[in-house]
Amino acid sequence: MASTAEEAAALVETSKCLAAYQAVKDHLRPEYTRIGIGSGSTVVYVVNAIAELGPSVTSKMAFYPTGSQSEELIEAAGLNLHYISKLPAGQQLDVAFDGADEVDDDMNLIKGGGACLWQEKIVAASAKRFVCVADFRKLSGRLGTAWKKGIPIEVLPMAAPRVLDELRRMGSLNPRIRPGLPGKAGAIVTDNGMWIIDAPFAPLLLLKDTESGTQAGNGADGLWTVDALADKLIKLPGVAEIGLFYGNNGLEVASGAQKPVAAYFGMADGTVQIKTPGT
Ligand SMILES: O=C[C@H](O)[C@H](O)[C@H](O)COP(=O)(O)O
Repeated sequence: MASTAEEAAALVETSKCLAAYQAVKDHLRPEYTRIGIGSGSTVVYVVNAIAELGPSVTSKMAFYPTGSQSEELIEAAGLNLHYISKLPAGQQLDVAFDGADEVDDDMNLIKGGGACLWQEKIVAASAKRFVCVADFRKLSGRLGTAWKKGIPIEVLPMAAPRVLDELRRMGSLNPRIRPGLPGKAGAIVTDNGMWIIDAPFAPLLLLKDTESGTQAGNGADGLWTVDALADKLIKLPGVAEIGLFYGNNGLEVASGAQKPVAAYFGMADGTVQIKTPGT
């Protein structure tokens, strides 16, 4: 048990590192040529693990970023930078690695804690296999249990007040525009020139929670399933993309999947817990 804040922070970093190295070992095959690289602090270890494989493995690979941070990571590691906008029609990435803010029992994700979610979703959905890397704090039964800051929603700035009104009507508890980092006046601006609204909701139900019929999960009683909430949020005028990754898992040839085929969690005891659909 960590006794100081520094030790606790070090434990989290070690856990991220463990998850990333294991995920790369299990999911980056030498014959792959197109690799998606997500955003956030855990992905830094993914890039380190890939770079350590050396040019004999990586020089034949193209790496696709999800924003300015991962673009810099790829370049700094000496890896080949390519852009998803140039991916030939009908082609997919072999694999994409990315972090998450929270992962539930059904492998739905909250993402966007670092203001990256739109390009992340496009890259994940462009990959044959999307693999999530995280530390033990992200493992949760229901979204909104561990990650209390709210669901990140990327919005057109001029639509933000209207979207906030809609979110309140839907039962969000104090949704707000995310402020910029210290020293930046006004709202945070994403890589896509949008704002982020953080919308807290009561912990989100899984589809299986509604099977008993006791809870509708359609927001009527303030409770939403991930799928019902996500379907509604994405349709709000002014919403560019939402930080809920949901729907089908991407199993091998499926395309357009937002949920990972595997989620790797570095645990506090030094092990790595691997979650796959149905486990
Ligand atoms: O906006 C940021 C991304 O969605 C990240 O992947 C997510 O916030 C997890 O980041 P981290 O690995 O730093 O916890």
